[in-house]
Amino acid sequence: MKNVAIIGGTGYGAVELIRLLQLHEFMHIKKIISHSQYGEGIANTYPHLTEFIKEPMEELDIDRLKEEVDIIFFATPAGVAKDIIPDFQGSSVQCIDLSGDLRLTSAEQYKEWYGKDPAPQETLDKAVYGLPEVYKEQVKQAQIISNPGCFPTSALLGLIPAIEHQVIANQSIVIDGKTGVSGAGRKQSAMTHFSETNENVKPYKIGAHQHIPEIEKYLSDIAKDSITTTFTTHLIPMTRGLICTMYAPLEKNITSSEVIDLYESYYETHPFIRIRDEGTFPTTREVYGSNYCDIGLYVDQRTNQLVVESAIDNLVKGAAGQAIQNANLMNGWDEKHGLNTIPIYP
Ligand SMILES: NC(=O)C1=CN([C@@H]2O[C@H](COP(=O)(O)OP(=O)(O)OC[C@H]3O[C@@H](n4cnc5c(N)ncnc54)[C@H](OP(=O)(O)O)[C@@H]3O)[C@@H](O)[C@H]2O)C=CC1
Ligand SMILES: CC(=O)N[C@@H](CCC(=O)OP(=O)(O)O)C(=O)O
Repeated sequence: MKNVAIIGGTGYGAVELIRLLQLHEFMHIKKIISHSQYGEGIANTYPHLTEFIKEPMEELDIDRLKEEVDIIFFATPAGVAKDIIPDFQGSSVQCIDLSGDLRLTSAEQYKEWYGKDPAPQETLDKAVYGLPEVYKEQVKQAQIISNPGCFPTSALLGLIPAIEHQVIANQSIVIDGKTGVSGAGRKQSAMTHFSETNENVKPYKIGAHQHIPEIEKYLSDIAKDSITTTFTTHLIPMTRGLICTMYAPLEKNITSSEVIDLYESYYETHPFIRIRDEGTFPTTREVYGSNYCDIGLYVDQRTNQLVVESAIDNLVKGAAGQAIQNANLMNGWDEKHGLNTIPIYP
């Protein structure tokens, strides 16, 4: 049994980690760290957790964490983990960062897109990008994991097989993303205020989204070529769920059925990717509460474009579920451990 700490205790990512870790046989939640409410029980903030977590949340104490836990999940805003993880570098404690702090290996790029000072370069170099369907062997060996962003998870899983097999061109790729409001976390803001979100679809961060360099970096690594994309995001009046509709010019003469076969074979050994049959496309409801990424594919012969639909639950495959999948692999457990659940439907 491994002892786990969660930092960022009262946020949505942490609460989703708690929900999923309850089902895990090999991980025990030893500590929940809260910078705003240490000393209090988490049920004061989340009464639905009454009976599950009885111990009070604690203040961050790096020395005690080193002594008492084996795995730390950082469910903190960008700018927090980058200053703490270097203290654990080289120790036996495994660190999994749900924020964007370690996803860009270029310190300059982090500064540009996140507007903060970056982590030390040696920490950026050591962190493994935790997208297990692509980097499984590296994840198994990692001490520090940089958990992918929610949009990059959906976009990369939807595009990488086509890029790797040169089915699509490396340029003029369009990624049209839509997300529920829990993607913005628990803090209140005008952006996610009920009366501004309800019965509304709101484009945001156009041309300025912090996931642009992340998506382009990992697509470019796969293509061994510099890829740029047009990425747009929209806030949708729902709590959970994220879907990217992607359009890319075809490089090959190929049918929908052949692309589906290619994706099925690419993800054959990856239990959380489900490829839809020809003519059917995923919806966010069909992955709700689960670690699945469901992908639908269509070759538009008229316009010579590949259309990809890639749906995830932003809090599960987009955050806490993927973090647990990474922890499973880092510890030699079955990657499905604690995550083997049917989506909640309806
Ligand atoms: N929500 C989502 O769908 C996704 C989120 N992420 C990323 O995961 C991380 C957590 O997200 P989420 O839980 O939604 O965000 P929330 O805003 O809901 O929670 C973050 C928590 O971090 C703690 N925190 C806030 N400021 C600081 C600070 N300055 N220092 C230390 N702790 C702080 C707070 O908890 P406390 O006061 O208890 O310490 C806060 O509740 C973020 O980096 C986010 O970008 C990634 C993918 C998807
Ligand atoms: C609705 C909403 O605001 N969603 C967030 C999702 C952020 C996320 O996934 O986390 P990182 O910042 O850690 O990448 C956004 O689009 O910025």
